[in-house]
Amino acid sequence: MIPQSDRPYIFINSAVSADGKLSTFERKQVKISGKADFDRVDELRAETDAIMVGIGTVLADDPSLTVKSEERRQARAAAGRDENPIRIIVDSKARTPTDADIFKKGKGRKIIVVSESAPKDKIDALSKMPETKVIVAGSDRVNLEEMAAQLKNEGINRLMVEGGATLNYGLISAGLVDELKIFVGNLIIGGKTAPTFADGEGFSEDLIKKLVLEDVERIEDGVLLTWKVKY
Ligand SMILES: NC(=O)c1ccc[n+]([C@@H]2O[C@H](COP(=O)([O-])OP(=O)(O)OC[C@H]3O[C@@H](n4cnc5c(N)ncnc54)[C@H](O)[C@@H]3O)[C@@H](O)[C@H]2O)c1
Ligand SMILES: Nc1nc(=O)c(N)c(NC[C@H](O)[C@H](O)[C@H](O)COP(=O)(O)O)[nH]1
Repeated sequence: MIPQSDRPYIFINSAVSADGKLSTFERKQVKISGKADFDRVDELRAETDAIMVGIGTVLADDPSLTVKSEERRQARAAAGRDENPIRIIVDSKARTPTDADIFKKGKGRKIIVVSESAPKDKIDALSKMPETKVIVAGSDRVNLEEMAAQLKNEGINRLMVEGGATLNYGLISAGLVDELKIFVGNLIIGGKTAPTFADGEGFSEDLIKKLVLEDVERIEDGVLLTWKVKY
């Protein structure tokens, strides 16, 4: 496990239903956050150096990952920063579509993290996209520790991860996550195959991650839980 000083500070912000799901069993996006929580997320985006999602989220939601508030974008520009944080996709096989919204909406740098197994033509196509850099970390799947060290070298000190289920699990199991901000919304999605906050193999009893509760905040009909990960 790399020391925290050699990687960005990493926090995950996700919205889950009351039964812990990120989306439906059909992986259809669900509006779990209300106006107030989406505004909180926008503030977090405006404050961070970079935002990261997995390729599964790009293929399912096609998010732009941009800062929505013009005022917040202007404040970033006034501070000499790009109007949007660096947008990062964890994408072993370079499957990010070149017509994805992250390329069409908003200015600012993008980083696509691939593994050595990614086809060269797809890497070349993504490298040609505006303000886009492809970095390689790992042989088959992305090596998340190696990626974290490279992102620190890119000058990223604060990284916000927005999911999804598999990437959340991968980062937590690699011991790379410092903080969790989970908004629990007032709905039940159900479904044993619906994505949860942390999918993947799962932790055996002795490896279950322990958390320290930092804050509980009611937001409309939901609750924002903030935890620090205990190491
Ligand atoms: N409610 C929310 O806050 C929220 C946020 C984001 C996504 N989602 C939902 O989550 C679902 C997507 O989650 P998902 O699990 O399918 O995809 P994901 O976004 O977690 O992407 C996972 C993919 O990233 C790639 N990857 C490469 N190396 C990896 C590694 N070492 N560890 C983990 N992943 C690695 C793999 O291709 C893997 O399948 C969608 O339904 C989306 O709507 C919800
Ligand atoms: N915080 C949050 N609350 C939700 O209810 C929800 N469904 C998501 N889902 C995460 C998704 O990946 C993107 O954050 C949204 O789809 C926003 O998309 P934009 O980036 O604004 O285009 N995130």
